[in-house]
Amino acid sequence: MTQLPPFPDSGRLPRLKIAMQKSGRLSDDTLKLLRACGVRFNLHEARLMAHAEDWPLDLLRVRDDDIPGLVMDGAADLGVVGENVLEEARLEREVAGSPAEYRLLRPLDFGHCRLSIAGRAEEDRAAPLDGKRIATSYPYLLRSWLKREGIQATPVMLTGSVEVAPRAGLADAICDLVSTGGTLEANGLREREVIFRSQAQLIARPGALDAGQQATLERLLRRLDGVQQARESKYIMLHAPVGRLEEVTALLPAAHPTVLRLGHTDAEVAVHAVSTENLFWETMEDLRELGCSNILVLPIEKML
Ligand SMILES: Nc1ncnc2c1ncn2[C@@H]1O[C@H](COP(=O)(O)OP(=O)(O)OP(=O)(O)O)[C@@H](O)[C@H]1O
Ligand SMILES: O=P(O)(O)OC[C@H]1O[C@H](OP(=O)(O)OP(=O)(O)O)[C@H](O)[C@@H]1O
Ligand SMILES: [Mg+2]
Repeated sequence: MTQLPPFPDSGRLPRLKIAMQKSGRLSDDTLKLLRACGVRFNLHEARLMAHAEDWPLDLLRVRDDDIPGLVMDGAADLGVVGENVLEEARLEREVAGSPAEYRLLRPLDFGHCRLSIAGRAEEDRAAPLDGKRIATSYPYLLRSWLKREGIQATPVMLTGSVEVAPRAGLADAICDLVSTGGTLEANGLREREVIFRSQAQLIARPGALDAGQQATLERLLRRLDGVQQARESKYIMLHAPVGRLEEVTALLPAAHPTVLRLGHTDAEVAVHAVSTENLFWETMEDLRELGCSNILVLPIEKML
């Protein structure tokens, strides 16, 4: 793999501290994203702080529950955390009168999940929740939803394995994270209501960063945007009959395709285009109908 040029003056710039989950559902995606931005870390399992190789960046590897507080208190400059954990911490800190401000920088398009109320599969999904006990690891998010909906139910706090609560007789329903729904199903539960949708976010501490840190952040954000834009885009290549060119380009989900002459014939041209969306099978079939051949849809690694 080609080595990216080092960050200029990385040894002299003030360092940015990023808090990320040490080991869990967000860890691999966070590291993968940083790596895609050209930031590399030499990680050792037991070392909880790691320095980037060519960037003035340090990683703090912590439990995800601690990330909002570290950022809101300014102990970390940036954090990668699920919105569920972030909003729970914000509500808890607001009640406690602790600092609860942060800046949302970018949604990261991983860690997608929802916080849902679920009840026993055999129970009526529309049965009122009033007077029920609801087991959860998110008491503040749950309380705020109950209040909004005017429901009088009691949150029962559990830090994990929440889905076991109804069978264990600890609660009548649960409020926990769902993604595929497999855990609910395996525990005889059925989703009733989504109360919060979440994905991982890049956040920053409140207040201005020092000028050097700000320059590092801006460079990182530019690369992040490039990585995300590239992920959503495709490079399309095909050969098209010259006489159908207008119809062909009208079918392509791209604004300005490049048209190139082919060496072996004047009857066809090569059309190349960067598309911000995928090319559907149906469109590819329509292009074939117009006489196109060699239709390729390729992933793009980086864009700037
Ligand atoms: N099933 C899921 N599918 C997708 N994303 C999820 C799922 N469950 C959780 N997440 C997201 O990943 C985050 C981390 O989940 P994980 O289960 O690793 O947390 P944890 O067990 O609390 O870890 P830690 O040890 O860091 O406290 C959650 O807060 C949520 O944003
Ligand atoms: O809808 P599903 O795809 O089944 O995912 C939902 C499960 O995922 C999370 O737990 P996780 O597996 O991360 O374990 P944890 O209890 O250690 O957080 C969450 O707490 C649910 O239990
Ligand atoms: Mg946690």
